[in-house]
Amino acid sequence: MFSYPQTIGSGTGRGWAQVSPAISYAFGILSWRALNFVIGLGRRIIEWVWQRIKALFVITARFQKGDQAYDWLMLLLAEERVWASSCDFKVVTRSSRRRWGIKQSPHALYGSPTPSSLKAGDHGSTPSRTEYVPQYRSPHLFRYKGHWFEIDCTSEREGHSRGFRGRGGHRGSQRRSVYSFRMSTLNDLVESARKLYLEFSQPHVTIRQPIQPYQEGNWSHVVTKYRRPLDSLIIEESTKTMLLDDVKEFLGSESWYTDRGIPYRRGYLLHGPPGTGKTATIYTLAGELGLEIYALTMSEGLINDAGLKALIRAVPSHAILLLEDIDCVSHSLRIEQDEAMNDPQSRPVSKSAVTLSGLLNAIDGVGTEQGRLIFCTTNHLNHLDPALLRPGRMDVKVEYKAASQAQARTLFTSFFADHTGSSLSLHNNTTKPSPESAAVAAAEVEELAHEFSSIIPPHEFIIPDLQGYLFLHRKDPQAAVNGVQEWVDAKMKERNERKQRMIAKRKKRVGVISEAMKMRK
Ligand SMILES: Nc1ncnc2c1ncn2[C@@H]1O[C@H](COP(=O)(O)OP(=O)(O)OP(=O)(O)O)[C@@H](O)[C@H]1O
Repeated sequence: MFSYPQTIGSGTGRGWAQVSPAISYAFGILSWRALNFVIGLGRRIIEWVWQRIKALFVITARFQKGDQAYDWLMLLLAEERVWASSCDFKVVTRSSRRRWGIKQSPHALYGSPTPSSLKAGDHGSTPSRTEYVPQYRSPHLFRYKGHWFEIDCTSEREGHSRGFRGRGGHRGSQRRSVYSFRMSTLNDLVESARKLYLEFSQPHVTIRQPIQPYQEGNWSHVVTKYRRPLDSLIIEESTKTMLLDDVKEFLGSESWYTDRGIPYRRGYLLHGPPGTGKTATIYTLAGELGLEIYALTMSEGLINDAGLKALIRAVPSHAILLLEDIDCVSHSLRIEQDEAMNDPQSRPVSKSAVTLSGLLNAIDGVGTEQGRLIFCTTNHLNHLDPALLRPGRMDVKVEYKAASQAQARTLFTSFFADHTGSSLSLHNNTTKPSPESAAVAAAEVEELAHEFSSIIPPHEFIIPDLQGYLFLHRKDPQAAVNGVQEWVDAKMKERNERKQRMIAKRKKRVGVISEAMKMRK
């Protein structure tokens, strides 16, 4: 009797049913792995081909943060609104002149004052500006003058991984890949960026300061100030003209120096009491001549010889290297000597980590002979080592003093120049003064300026002191003249009292030290 192998069949069917999920699972894994392998291989092949294409056809230009070209490029990219579609921002309350092209609501740009800001003394007249600064974490493709470019950012410290890592003083080097067969495209981009930067920074003076680690010669901390008109600098006209002409002549005589084998650099030493306009002179000259300032303050004591050398080497030609408080360098040696001799009268002063030989080597070193203008300032000329003052290092020396009567007069006139039509003969008159009445008022200001300056004792007050006083009477020049004698007397009395207190303090200190020395003997 034929019986259909139901049981067998059903048994076999059950077996297959048990085995097939495992097989299909294994098959699934295998095919998934195979697919992954194929995708990975495909990706690698594409990458390999892309690298070959890049190596053959793409020109890569690197821009280093801290270098001028980096700033040119950044400005051009901001102007081209390359980051307009960025989704990653740093929100800052400082204001910069860069136009990132980010759409913001008007409220975001000038935030309305908050109750806490009002409490803190901000009465809402100058609300703080918030700015959305795009972060450059991902590569950007952009088109400029018909050519495609890619901008990518990498950190040199962190190897060659992607992403911008400019935190904590890390160097951020920008790599830009140019999709073009021609070098001329790259040149064109850099030249356009340079021109744009020059045009953009014309009304400003750029001051660069170094960031740590100084050994890397990184000047990426940038401060900009509006150019100061030459007239606003109140020093002797002859000094102003001499400095300006000297710098101009130097900048135009490179071949003269190279033909004679003389290092193409020029040193200027501006010395005098604090607040007499030394730094203001350098900023004014830089603005007038369109030069950037690379500023180092020697009294901060953070920079050592190696750092100074690297920083000075990184300053480009036709720029001003400003070394402020240069006496601190020589002074560190003096103090060490004083301490060694156990001199009780040596006063504590700011000490620089830079040694005199380190400074001299840095000034004379490689790179400084390429059109470098070195401006040094000091409050203590007598603390400077003669080696530093030698011609070739310091070629021009200018002494600054507290204001002369002529300076006080110029200050008064320029201070009230805008008020000639309103504060004197046309006081309380809201209509525009006629040229005749303005001329009369100007003559009156001149007369008052003469009277004012005759009361100011020569070389006793610095310009900021006088500015502070005039500011109190900024709407009334006559009142400024009326009160000046009383102000001078009060200030002189205060100064004398302070001097007496200091003398007494020093005497006491010397007494204590000599007593201690006697006891030791
Ligand atoms: N002769 C001047 N003409 C115009 N402004 C001046 C003059 N002297 C000082 N000032 C003003 O006083 C302030 C301090 O001046 P500045 O910093 O140039 O002094 P300094 O001599 O460099 O002082 P320090 O030795 O402390 O560095 C500045 O705001 C500057 O504008």
